[in-house]
Amino acid sequence: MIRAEGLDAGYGKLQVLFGVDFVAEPGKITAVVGPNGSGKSTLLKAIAGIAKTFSGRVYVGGVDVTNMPPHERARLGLAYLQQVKNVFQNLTVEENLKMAAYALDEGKYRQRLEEVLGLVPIKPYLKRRALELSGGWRQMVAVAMALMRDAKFFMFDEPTAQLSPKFASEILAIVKRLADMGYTVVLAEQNAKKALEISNTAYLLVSGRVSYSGPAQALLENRELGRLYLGLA
Ligand SMILES: Nc1ncnc2c1ncn2[C@@H]1O[C@H](COP(=O)(O)OP(=O)(O)OP(=O)(O)O)[C@@H](O)[C@H]1O
Repeated sequence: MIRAEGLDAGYGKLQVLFGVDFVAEPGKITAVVGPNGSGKSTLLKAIAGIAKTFSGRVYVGGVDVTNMPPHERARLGLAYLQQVKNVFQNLTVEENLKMAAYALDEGKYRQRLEEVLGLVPIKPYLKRRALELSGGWRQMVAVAMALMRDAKFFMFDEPTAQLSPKFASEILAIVKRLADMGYTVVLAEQNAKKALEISNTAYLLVSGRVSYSGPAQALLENRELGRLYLGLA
């Protein structure tokens, strides 16, 4: 589970989030939606330790991580996946996966690799350099890397932005599979409809404050909030 309580967060002196209470449960997809600049990425970044927390607390798997640097949060199994800078561009896909699993011995690495390749269809690309891949495939490699290092809490920051509809569906299918496997999944998306359709729970952020939290389906059916903030007819 990921939990934030009374989170005030931002960058430098700029406060972006105001008193955000947030819970993402294992085995579920929790959507974070809202207009441009409402603080969706900042919420994920504050949980990951990349944005600054002014006050409030953040817990990952029951551990208070509020004062932990990002790499220690990652060691607890937290993965923050964004589309830029998500892989080592000059390495092959396989080298990327090896880097992610550096702590495993050869036998365990092979075993984990087979499991991960069963989940993320990147086997044909193992020998290719990451920079030769399209954004969608790189996103898949980033997911595979998180799985290689045994992540259990996945936060996706606009995973389908700039992807073709076909690729977007494939990425969202993997997002769904991770939740079905019992992992905690947070999905921040500009495309609210797509995100809400596959999510269990939803948070609507408006100007850095939670304007709705509850079942994703109910937000999808809320005509007023949908029209005002999500571009839904
Ligand atoms: N690194 C940063 N330094 C300073 N301000 C930032 C930084 N990143 C984001 N901001 C500001 O924080 C506010 C919220 O941005 P954020 O990226 O969290 O919104 P968002 O809801 O994810 O929007 P979008 O859908 O456009 O990505 C914006 O006003 C933005 O300009």
